[in-house]
Amino acid sequence: MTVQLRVYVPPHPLIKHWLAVARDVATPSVLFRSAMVELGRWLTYEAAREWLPTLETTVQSPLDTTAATFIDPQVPVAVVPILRAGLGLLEGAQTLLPLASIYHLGLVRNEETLQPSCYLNKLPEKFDPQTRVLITDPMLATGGSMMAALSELTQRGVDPAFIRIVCVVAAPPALQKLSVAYPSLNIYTATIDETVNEQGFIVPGLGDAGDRTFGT
Ligand SMILES: O=P(O)(O)OC[C@H]1O[C@H](OP(=O)(O)OP(=O)(O)O)[C@H](O)[C@@H]1O
Ligand SMILES: O=c1cc[nH]c(=O)[nH]1
Ligand SMILES: [Mg+2]
Repeated sequence: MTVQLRVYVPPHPLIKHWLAVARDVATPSVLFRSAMVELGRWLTYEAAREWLPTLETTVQSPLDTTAATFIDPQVPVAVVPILRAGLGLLEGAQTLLPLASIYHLGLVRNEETLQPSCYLNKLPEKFDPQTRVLITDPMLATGGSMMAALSELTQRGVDPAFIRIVCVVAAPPALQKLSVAYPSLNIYTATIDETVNEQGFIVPGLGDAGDRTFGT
């Protein structure tokens, strides 16, 4: 069986709505931030399907004993927000994954070379190989930042098949790189846009997600 990168674009009206708000150049920072939180929430809801580990048992209802499914507390769940822009999505993701550990990773692209560099790495030395990892970063443009994040995670024992990426706008260069290097990945995005321009911005995209989230 050949494993192939899967990219999900959930056809959900709330996801479309908040994407439209985020794209609009007239949206002020306070509303842009809300859009990121909501997109983080609904895309994480979609990503959690067949990813969050469950436990089959029984419960006693007031009337009878019945089969029951719980989230398995034994399997570690981690969220890795890519700073800065991944923090808005994290806020929405956390409402659905309140028990997940949060490991911050700060990456910034050089504006000329577009190469990412790491200024904060709060990842543990080693992950349990069963750990479910959700990465939040709204923009997959050239893919350099996500490739760097995945390298840090897989070096520490994370299985790419247990990784879900939650982003907002994914572009072909990033998807191409990720599909070659990590074919078992699953990506959840609000849209796939056409191009990345010479300055490294996704077109039509939504501009600089970090600056718009934090009003800088
Ligand atoms: O796919 P790539 O070409 O690597 O670009 C995507 C990266 O660029 C943005 O971060 P940026 O470096 O602007 O940092 P910020 O979130 O602090 O604004 C974005 O949040 C991604 O992390
Ligand atoms: O369009 C883009 C590309 C990378 N990072 C952003 O914030 N926006
Ligand atoms: Mg930025």
